[in-house]
This record gives sequence, structure tokens and C-alpha cells, in this order.
Amino acid sequence: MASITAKPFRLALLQLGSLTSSKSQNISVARAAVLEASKITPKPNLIVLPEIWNSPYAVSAFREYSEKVPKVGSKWNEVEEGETVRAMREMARDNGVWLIGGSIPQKDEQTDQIFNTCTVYDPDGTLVAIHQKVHLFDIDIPGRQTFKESDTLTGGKSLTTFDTPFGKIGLGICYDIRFPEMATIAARQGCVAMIYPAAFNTTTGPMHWTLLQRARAVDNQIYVAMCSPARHPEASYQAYGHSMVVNPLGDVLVEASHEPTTIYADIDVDLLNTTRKNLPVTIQRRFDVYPNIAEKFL
Ligand SMILES: O=C(O)CCC(=O)C(=O)O
Repeated sequence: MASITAKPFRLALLQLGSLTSSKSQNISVARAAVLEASKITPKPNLIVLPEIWNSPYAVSAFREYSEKVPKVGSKWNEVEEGETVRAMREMARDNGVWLIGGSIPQKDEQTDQIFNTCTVYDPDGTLVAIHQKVHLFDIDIPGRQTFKESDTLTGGKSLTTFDTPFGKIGLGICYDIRFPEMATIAARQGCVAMIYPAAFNTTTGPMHWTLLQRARAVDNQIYVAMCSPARHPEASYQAYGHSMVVNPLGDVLVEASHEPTTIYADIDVDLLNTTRKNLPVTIQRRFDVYPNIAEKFL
């Protein structure tokens, strides 16, 4: 998989602030930020929203805020869908951009299960990819950070990539970044970048936010980006902020503080391919020595 065919593109990560318990207010905040980012020159090709931006980040809220998400391929006005999905279609179409819609709580009408779901739209507003968070954030660091997504959520069962005119992109959501297999598989499938809508916290953010992105980037010689909400003093869950883009050498290209902001990065495919040429780990893997990692450890 040494070199990758892709074109240079511009990425924008929207570190949304002023998120409240009002879904419609949160949609207005996102709409305004996408519009603003789309006016920048050069215009971003791909805009990213953070994890769970239309609802409070609380297991007790996910069911109430959950929405129906239609199938991949569904187009404008063809299907019944939730107000956030409809709004994201409009944001992509009205601004002529690809949109990774962060994540929202999704209700599966048939099973009544709730997922933490990322949806992606092309510039026509067509829903082109759905990623349901695979690894649920269940941790307990006594006195610091306790969270149990599995109280309300069900984990997704598949990995997600999608094609754009500027290259293939892999998706994960937040805690998914701690499981390196996902990024490695995406890289081996030809992805130029792994993008994770995320909402780390003020305990694990300082410990691992940057390290994990640099690790996934260096191991796989791809771009890695995480898009967080801004910190919100009144929220029950304090997001870390620090939205970031890392290049295939492991350099942090751009990093936000914890305030509301938008950051931009130019994705340079030549740099990715030069990195792989100079440090040819992608063609030096010894699958004869470690043929099937999953089998070894199960
Ligand atoms: O992995 C971490 O430290 C944070 C993960 C997280 O906040 C999440 O998955 O929502």
C-alpha cells in the first residue's frame, strides 16, 4: 500500500461553543459555523462537526435527543428523518461542501436501540456514510472521570470509510481512537486520513489526546484529526477542546485552545507519500510473523 492516490484538500474542524440543552439552538449554532467556515478562502472541501453536538453529552439525555437516521444513499426530501439530519443535509448542500456531521444520538426504530452516530453528506446533501461508535466510553477513574455510555447506548458493529473526489476517508468517534486496529485497517484500505468527532474530558484529554493522534498518524502514515466541542463552564461534562490535525510524520499541524473556534488544515498527499517512501514501514510489515492479530489474543 505504499503510495496513495488522492488530491490536496482543505479541512475545517468546527469547535462549536454555546451548545445548550436546546436542540434547535444547537442546530442554529452549527449552521452559522458551517456558513462562516465555508466563506474562508481557499474554501474548505471537508467540514467536520464535534461529537454529540445537538444534545447534552449525558447518558440520561441520549434517548430524548435521539433521531431517526435514514439509509446511506438517501437523498434530499426522499425519506422521513430527524431534524438534525435534515439540517446537516442543508448545511452541506447550501454551502457546497462535504460535511462530517460530528455525531448525534440515533434511534433505531426497529430495535429501539440508541447509537452514537456520525453521518456524512456530500455537497448535494446526499447521506454518503454512517458510522456508529464501535467502542463505548465506559470508564471509571475514581474521583476524576466516570462515564458509562453503555447504560444507554449500543456499540456499532462495523468500520466505516467513504470516498470523496479528494481521497478516501476513515471514520471513528472519540474513544474509538484508543483502538489502533481501526486506523490501521482504514490506512490499509487506502484512507488518506482518519477523522474522529470527539469529546474527551479534562482528565484524559491532557493525558492522551495529542499522544493518541500522533501515534495513529505515525503508525499508519496518515493524517489524523479530532474535532471537539469547546469547553462549556455550565455543562455537566467538560469537553477538553483542543481540536487538532496531525500529519503523517506525527507533527501537530494545528491545535485549538478550549474556546469556540474553527481550525483549518491543508492536507498534502505528497507529504504522505514522501513519508511512506522515506520510512517504508507500510511495505515492511511481517504478516508471516503476525498473521492474524485477532486470533492470537482472543
Ligand atoms: O478516551 C477517552 O479518554 C475519552 C473518550 C470519550 O470521551 C468518549 O468516547 O466520548
